[in-house]
Amino acid sequence: MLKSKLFLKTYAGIIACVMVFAAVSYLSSVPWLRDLLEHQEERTGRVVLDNVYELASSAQQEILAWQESALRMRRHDLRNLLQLVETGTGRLEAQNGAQHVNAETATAILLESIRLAVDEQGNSGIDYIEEEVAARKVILTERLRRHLHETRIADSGYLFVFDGGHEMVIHPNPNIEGVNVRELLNPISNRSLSSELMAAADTPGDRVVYKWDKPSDPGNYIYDKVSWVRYLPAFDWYIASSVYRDELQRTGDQLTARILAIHGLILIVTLIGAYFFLRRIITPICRLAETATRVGDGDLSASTTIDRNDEIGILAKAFNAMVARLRDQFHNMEHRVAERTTELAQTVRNLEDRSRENAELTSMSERLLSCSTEKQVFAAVTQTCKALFPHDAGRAYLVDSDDQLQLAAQWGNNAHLVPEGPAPSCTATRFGKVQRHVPATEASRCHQYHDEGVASLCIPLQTEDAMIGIIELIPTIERGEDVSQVLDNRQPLMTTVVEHAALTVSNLRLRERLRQQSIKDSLTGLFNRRRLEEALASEISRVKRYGGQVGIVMLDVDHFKRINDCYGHDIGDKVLSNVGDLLGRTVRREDIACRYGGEEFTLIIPEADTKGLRALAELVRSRIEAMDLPELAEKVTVSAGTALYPTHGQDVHSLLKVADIALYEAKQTGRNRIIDADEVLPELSPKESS
Ligand SMILES: Nc1nc2c(ncn2[C@@H]2O[C@H](COP(=O)(O)OP(=O)(O)OP(=O)(O)O)[C@@H](O)[C@H]2O)c(=O)[nH]1
Repeated sequence: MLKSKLFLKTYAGIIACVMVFAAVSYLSSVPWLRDLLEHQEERTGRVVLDNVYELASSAQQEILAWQESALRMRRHDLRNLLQLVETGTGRLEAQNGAQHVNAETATAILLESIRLAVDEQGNSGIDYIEEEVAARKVILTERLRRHLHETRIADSGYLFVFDGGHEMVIHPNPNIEGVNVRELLNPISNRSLSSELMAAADTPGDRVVYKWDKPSDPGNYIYDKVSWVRYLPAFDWYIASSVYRDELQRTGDQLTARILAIHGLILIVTLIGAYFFLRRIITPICRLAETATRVGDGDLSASTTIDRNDEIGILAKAFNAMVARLRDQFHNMEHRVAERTTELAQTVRNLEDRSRENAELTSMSERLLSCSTEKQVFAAVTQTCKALFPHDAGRAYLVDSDDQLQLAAQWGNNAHLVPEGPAPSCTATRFGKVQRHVPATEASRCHQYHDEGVASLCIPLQTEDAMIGIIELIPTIERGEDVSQVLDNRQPLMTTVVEHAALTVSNLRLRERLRQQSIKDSLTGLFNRRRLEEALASEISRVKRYGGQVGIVMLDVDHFKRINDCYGHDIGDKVLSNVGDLLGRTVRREDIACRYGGEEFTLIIPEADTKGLRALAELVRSRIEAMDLPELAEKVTVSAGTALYPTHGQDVHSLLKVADIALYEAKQTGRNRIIDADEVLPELSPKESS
């Protein structure tokens, strides 16, 4: 709590506000109140003085009134006395007239009358009045003294009376009464204090301020005293008050102390109250902040334990609800991320599978490119299928020349398959469409599978113009696996494999066809001159390596131009075709019969000797001559020249040239005959060993 910046700032703010308020209220009220109370005390002191003055004044009035009354009575007595004197005088005149009293006697009688009158007046004389006035003044003085002794201004302030002669009449200190205080000086002005008091009496600012000592600090004239003075003229009295100024200010001081105490108390109460108030406000805010920090650090299990029925409680509940929602969202997000991760992993696995499959397909494509036979193609297919579907089995069938499916390759465990392969009624066979067999499904029941649990995928090897075979995949179905799903998974990849295989087989077949076309003569079905030269070169190489001989027979149809001319080109072609056919049938398997060009033919006879070569040439010639062509009215004959490698030539062209020379010789010497190279070029023939 005390570590909370919010608390410290707020608390410091409250303390500052309270202190400022206290200072402002103190400064704005206390000096004013002190002045007010001092004036009030002064006024009270002044009222006391006025009351004493009024008292003395009324007593003075009473004495004066009594004196007036006494004097009035005295005047009345004097008038009575005058009347008495007049009466006495009259009586005296009468006696005088009657008794003839002399003047001295008359005067004595008159004085005696007056004495008697005065004696009758007794105590009502002037002396009595003055004495009575003096007595009354003494009584007044005494009564005033008692009163003044009982009267206090503030704590120790008092009143005193001195007369115009500076003599102290009444003073709380009896020792000073009767003392002339003229010489008592004001320490400030250094003038007679009594004179200053007299001067100030009953003036507008009728007070005198001076320094005086204190009973507790005698002789030290540093304490302010204030005196007010009023003059009582009848008695020539100066009634004055004297009070220490600090006593006048004491009430203000006490009030100041009390205000300070109240302010202090308010401050303490405020501090304590503010502490508990802020604690109540800031403690939950601190908890909220701590919880928010934990949430910010990722701890979504954090929650405030604030249970209050106010705005902070509402805030805490809203915060908890917000965190709970965030937690739910986070968990949902984590769940979704986990799902996405799983999907991603699956995708990666799929991609890896696809990549592996692509690599296998690429590898298969490379292998297929290097295939020169269909057997190699199906070996590559088998290898690829084993790699792609290691747990599956399969077979490959090729359509033979009789349109029958013949097993070309197989892999995996095919024990459950019937040996004869797909039936002609199979959709894959009949329509060249993918055939799926899902066990226990009536629509796809395949006759091959006696086991109802075997699933299969038959994909036709389809070229542009024909169905050349079928590849059949028998997947291993795990327990609980959906067969259709498994077939769906296998079908695209397997289709690609089959398409590659079909394309390769198709290419091989096309290549073979093109090769055949490039080396064969279309009219006779024999090899053409190009193939002749290749084959002869090959045979010469073989003889060079392994020894032996190669014989060639060069044949030319005699007078073929005449046949063309007489029977037409078609008949000429037929003659050529028949000659070619005969040559093909006459030579051995290892011999090569070629159409050299036009009506010329050449036979390559490996491992031939002069004799055998001549015999073969003769056999051919005789069979051609024996040919029966109904369109012709004449026999077809051929002339031939033979030559032997290495006897008559060291290479293809020299050998052919020698044979051609022999042929030419046969033509020149009558046609329908055989001429050996030895006959035309005896210098080339081997010398007979003698
Ligand atoms: N029908 C047909 N005629 C061909 C073919 N190739 C070449 N010829 C013809 O064969 C004839 C060959 O004639 P020549 O070279 O004079 O030889 P020849 O008439 O047989 O005479 P000799 O060889 O001396 O017996 C030419 O008229 C060619 O037009 C072909 O493929 N079909």
